Amino acid sequence: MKVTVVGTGYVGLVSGACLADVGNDVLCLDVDPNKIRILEEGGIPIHEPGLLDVVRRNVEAGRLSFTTDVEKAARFGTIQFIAVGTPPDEDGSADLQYVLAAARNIGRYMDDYRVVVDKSTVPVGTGDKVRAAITEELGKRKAAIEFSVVSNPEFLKEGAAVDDFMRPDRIIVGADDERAIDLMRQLYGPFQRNHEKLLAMDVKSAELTKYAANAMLATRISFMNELANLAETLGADIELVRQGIGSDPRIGWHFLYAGCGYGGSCFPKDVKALVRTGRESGHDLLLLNAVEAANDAQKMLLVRKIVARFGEDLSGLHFGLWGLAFKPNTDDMRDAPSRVIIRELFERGATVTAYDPVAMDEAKRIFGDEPRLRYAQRPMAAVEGADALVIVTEWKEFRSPDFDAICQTLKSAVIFDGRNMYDPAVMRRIGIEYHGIGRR
Ligand SMILES: NC(=O)c1ccc[n+]([C@@H]2O[C@H](COP(=O)([O-])OP(=O)(O)OC[C@H]3O[C@@H](n4cnc5c(N)ncnc54)[C@H](O)[C@@H]3O)[C@@H](O)[C@H]2O)c1
Ligand SMILES: O=c1ccn([C@@H]2O[C@H](COP(=O)(O)OP(=O)(O)O[C@H]3O[C@H](CO)[C@@H](O)[C@H](O)[C@H]3O)[C@@H](O)[C@H]2O)c(=O)[nH]1
Repeated sequence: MKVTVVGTGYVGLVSGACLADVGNDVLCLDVDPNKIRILEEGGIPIHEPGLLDVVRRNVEAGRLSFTTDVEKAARFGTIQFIAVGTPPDEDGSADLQYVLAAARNIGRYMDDYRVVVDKSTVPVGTGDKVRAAITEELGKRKAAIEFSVVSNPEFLKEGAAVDDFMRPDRIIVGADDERAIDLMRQLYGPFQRNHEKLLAMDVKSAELTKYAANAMLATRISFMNELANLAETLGADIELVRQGIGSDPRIGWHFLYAGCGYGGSCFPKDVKALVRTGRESGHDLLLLNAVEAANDAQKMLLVRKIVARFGEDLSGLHFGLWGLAFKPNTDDMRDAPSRVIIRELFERGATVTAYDPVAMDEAKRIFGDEPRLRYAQRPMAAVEGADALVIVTEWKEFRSPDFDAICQTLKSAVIFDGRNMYDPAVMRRIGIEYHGIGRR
């Protein structure tokens, strides 16, 4: 099948490459000429494990190509995926300008039947807006061309995106006509060989399903974070509590890890957008308001622990920081807890040396030539001369460091661990003052 993907970010590039990998002809469009240049030169503009191989394989096979030409893109695919960003507006609602610009471009240049598939995360009712934008553009050029609008939200996780796309738990397709659903079934056939994973529903329910999933997962995390803070005060251990409740199949094991708050390009923005949608429809979503407030507070927790240990004024103190990305296996720092922690440490007079295996370039882009932030090329180099070590992202390479070397290198052997990577009893034995999240 011929497929156009509009937007070559995390979602667009992964979707385009994976769809090409099962034999489709895919053209990826982006308005950012720099991204297209990198792709045309054989690279990829993001860090995503396994993606470069899939992209190269399919470019070489002639099934995957890239363009900045909107007309060519609109005329290429029968199926047109919209996978552009939907960042939060000032009021927290999803900013639809990129989605609607993409829809207008399709309407302006399409020359035959098109299935316009919204893969971006968009508020309920966006399908109607996309339809109206395309209809308006077709009207301007007095063209009577049929098209369908489909909602097909994406559930991939950064760091595991290729695998998530190739082996989805479910494929949500919201559509109001059979022709579009049939084409989507054909397109997704290769991704559901063992059993039917495609759930067809109406457009609005599909749009809401995406927000419901992310809001539920964010709720679990904030719930565990609040319980962790309580456990710490009561002298209980949240890790044992997690094991105790996760073994109940009605609760399950996933997304029960307490930490220094959830970040990333999705949970913070999608919870906000759903709260906003609720408000606009006369429903104050009390629970989700609290989920967001609890997460904002949790991002400050490590700073509060540092202040409790070293005092409010941190001038003259220097911290080693491991992990800048919002989670391991990505270079993405959107809404990452590290950003809050670093700025709060600066605010109180401290300086920081950070190490992250892949996100340091992104940090340099965000913090510019900030003199209070230095970068280390190895984890141990970040610890040198530091008053304490702060761990923000649970990269695998931090799991088993040389604790003796850490003790000898730090000015005082203190670790603030925002991801509960180590056993407090082992830390005590080694002589490290260990501050985890909700640990005994
Ligand atoms: N990142 C994730 O893990 C993830 C997972 C599921 C869903 N989503 C949702 O998918 C959408 C895209 O997210 P992302 O992380 O891939 O975003 P991103 O910012 O990485 O990429 C978006 C791309 O769209 C391009 N773009 C913007 N306007 C365009 C236009 N009119 N025509 C062509 N290209 C255009 C941008 O230049 C950019 O390269 C968002 O709605 C997001 O909420 C993201
Ligand atoms: O038990 C947990 C699990 C996750 N997190 C944090 O939650 C955030 C989000 O993690 P994760 O969900 O793994 O990453 P994302 O790539 O943001 O993926 C989420 O957001 C995507 C965009 O909408 C969805 O497609 C995915 O299904 C959804 O998991 C990160 O900061 C994690 O550190 C925790 O604190 N505790």
